[in-house]
Amino acid sequence: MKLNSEAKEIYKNIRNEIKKRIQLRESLAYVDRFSPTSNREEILRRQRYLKETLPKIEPELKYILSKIKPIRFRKDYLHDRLLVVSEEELEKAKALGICDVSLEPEEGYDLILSTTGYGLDVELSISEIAPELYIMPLWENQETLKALAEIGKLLGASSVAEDILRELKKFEGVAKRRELIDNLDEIIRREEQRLNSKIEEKLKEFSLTLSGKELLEFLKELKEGNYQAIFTHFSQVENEILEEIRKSEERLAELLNVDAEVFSRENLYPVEVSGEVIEFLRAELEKETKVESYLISREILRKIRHLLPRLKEELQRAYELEFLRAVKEFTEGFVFPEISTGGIGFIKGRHLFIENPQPVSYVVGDIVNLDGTKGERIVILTGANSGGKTSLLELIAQIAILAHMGLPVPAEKAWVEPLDELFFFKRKRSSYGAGAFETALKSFARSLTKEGKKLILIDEFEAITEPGAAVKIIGELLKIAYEKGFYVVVVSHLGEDLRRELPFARVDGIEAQGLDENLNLIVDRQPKFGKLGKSTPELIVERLAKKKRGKEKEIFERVLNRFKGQCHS
Ligand SMILES: Nc1ncnc2c1ncn2[C@@H]1O[C@H](COP(=O)(O)OP(=O)(O)OP(=O)(O)O)[C@@H](O)[C@H]1O
Repeated sequence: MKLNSEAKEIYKNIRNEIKKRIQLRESLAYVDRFSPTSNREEILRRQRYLKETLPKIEPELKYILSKIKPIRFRKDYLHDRLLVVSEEELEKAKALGICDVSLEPEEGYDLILSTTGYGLDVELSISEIAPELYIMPLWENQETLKALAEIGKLLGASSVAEDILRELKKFEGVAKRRELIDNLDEIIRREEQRLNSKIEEKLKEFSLTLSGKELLEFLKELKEGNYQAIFTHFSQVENEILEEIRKSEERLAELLNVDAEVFSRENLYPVEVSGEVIEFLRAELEKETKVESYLISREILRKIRHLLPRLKEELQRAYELEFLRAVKEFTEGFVFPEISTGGIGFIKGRHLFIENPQPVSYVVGDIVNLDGTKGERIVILTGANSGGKTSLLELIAQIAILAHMGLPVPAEKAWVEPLDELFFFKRKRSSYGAGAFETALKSFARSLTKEGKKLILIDEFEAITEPGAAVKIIGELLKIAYEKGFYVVVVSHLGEDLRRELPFARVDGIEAQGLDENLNLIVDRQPKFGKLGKSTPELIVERLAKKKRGKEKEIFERVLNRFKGQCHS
């Protein structure tokens, strides 16, 4: 369906209402799939689809869906491995562009993979050579997998995410070790600190007690430079310290799964692990973990590779569900319009952007017969200032657009005919003068040129020209619209004159019913069909007559009496 720029604005606002409820970026694209269409079959297809899917969307889905993140499998060049292949395979292996390739094993790689028996046996495929490229994103996105599994349960459909999660458990050990490697510095420094405070304690406890005889012996040895003998006096504490060091190393060995002399025996207090030792350890651990990680990834991938296309589908489905969830949230309490012929009509329509609106029923055309209407295609909407005329035009446009999107509309019941074009001409309060008049006239005339099913909504065209000329211009243009079978609602204060000009048109009126206790206008937003709306100046005068004091009051009372006089005459 074609929309003019102001109708597009309304469409944009509707889109934003849906978009702002969508939690996942990937779901936003679905909004475009529901752009307004003139194709009856397509509208009906969308309605069927929504009628079937929206009821399945449970409120719990909102939180679960918010956990979904995209899982991206990215091709990457892995510098840690060498692929050794035969001459014939060389080109093909290089073309994979996944890691270095050679005819013979070379130094400097953590992993040597080979099709010719030089290292770990592999086939020439990315999933065999670099299974981590698949497993890592899955491992890092377990929250998403869990959410997909939960969604599957909620919708009573099995999810491959569950099988994948089960297989991924095998990766836990490797992941833990990776974490240890990342925190290696901290782990060793902590152990170092622990060890030093233990040694400090030991040293505090230690006291050297010698008997007189022993003391003489000690001095003699000192004089003779017999240091070995002296050291034996201290060897007890040294042994204890060495024992502590051994225990610390054991603890680290257990944690990191490597046997290594981490702490130096040269300097017993304070012990200190050099940066080089840590780096050496890290390199060793990394190498081992790489191999383990490769092998386990390959094993898992072999089991789950065939599930990945379905996982992708499930993820897409989740994005779609999130879109549908937003649509459901937005259209709560709405109804699917009946797609029929003969214009547009609705019962108890509610403006989308007015809080607690008074519901309004309306029809243009003969799509439904509301009391007081006779299938008129051209309607002149008259009535009280601020009565809700512009809002009613907006509501008609909102319902038309939503219906053409295939969505439910804010009404108790609605009937819509698929249209080719929707025009909405807003009143431009600030534009006066010949220029504005000419522009408005041109766009109004343009809307009447081509054939097709059209709904034309015009808000107070006469505001930019003199009333006399306006009757002639609008009158003639509406005759053309009538002849062409278009549907038109035009807001005008010239209802009386237009009614005379256009016998085929219906004149509806929104009426002010009086003043409330605070002297505010009471307006019935529901237009009276076929009845010219009473204008409100009389009520404004009454309000002023009641509000003002003294001389001013007298003046307003006199004017008001004039109105009353008119009424009686
Ligand atoms: N159905 C409704 N329920 C509640 N409030 C409404 C409804 N329709 C309109 N209003 C409110 O009434 C006020 C005037 O509405 P609107 O501008 O549509 O009137 P109007 O008749 O076009 O006025 P004007 O005579 O200035 O052109 C707005 O604040 C709007 O929010």
